Amino acid sequence: MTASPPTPLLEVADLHVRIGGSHILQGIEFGVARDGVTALLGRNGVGKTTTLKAIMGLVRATGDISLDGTPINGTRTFSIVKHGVGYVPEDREVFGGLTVEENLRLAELGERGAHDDFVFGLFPELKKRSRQQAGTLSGGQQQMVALARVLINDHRLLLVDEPTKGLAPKVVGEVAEALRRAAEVATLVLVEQNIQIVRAIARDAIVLDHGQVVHTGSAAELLADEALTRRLLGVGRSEGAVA
Ligand SMILES: Nc1ncnc2c1ncn2[C@@H]1O[C@H](COP(=O)(O)OP(=O)(O)OP(=O)(O)O)[C@@H](O)[C@H]1O
Repeated sequence: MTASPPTPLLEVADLHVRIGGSHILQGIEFGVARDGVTALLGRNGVGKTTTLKAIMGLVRATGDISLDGTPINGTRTFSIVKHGVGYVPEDREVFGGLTVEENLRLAELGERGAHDDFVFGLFPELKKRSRQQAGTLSGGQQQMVALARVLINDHRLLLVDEPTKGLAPKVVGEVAEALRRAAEVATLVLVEQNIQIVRAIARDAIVLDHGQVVHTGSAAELLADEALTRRLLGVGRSEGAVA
């Protein structure tokens, strides 16, 4: 007897989002396998951020979203977080007036300090700066706080939106390494314009265009196909960022 394929951790079907008069997501459908990194790709404005927000219950959506077989669409955001979904938004949204430590403690859902070793092991810089106001950190350090705030919990699924956008090359490498290690303890859905990072850490790729899924499959196979990569993402495989 052959074993049936494992149920995806996250399943999205017939997902629609309308904002004002715009039909932004037009029947999105995909599954995310457990563990590792699934990259959510596409040119600017195709609906990647809206897809993550719909999963988090931050925009009104119709369709089916299930986590480990449990429907979550229509559920409030805090319940989705309690179901084990962590979200790192594109603009980071750290509390600038609070210290690094306070940002982490506010986000912590379980036992205080239980994940400190893991988080500070990933980001030793944050340990050194735990008493510094987060608003005075560099962009890269604020991105580390934003990632640390989800990694301080036992999330099953992490949705991370453009974590390396606007960061200096050295910090991009550090963030990429943190994402790779985070993917050892949780499943990651990563929106990322930097193709080199996708190539380095993503197993699967989902590509959107005009609010629809236009490609799913192995990230390595997609990026090895110069013509397909250029057609779907607008960049060559050796170039850096999606157009
Ligand atoms: N609140 C909103 N009101 C009106 N239009 C919106 C709103 N949010 C998103 N959109 C539009 O929906 C489309 C998809 O936006 P979204 O941010 O999801 O794209 P994206 O793929 O994440 O783009 P980017 O790579 O530029 O971040 C865009 O045309 C955007 O202008």
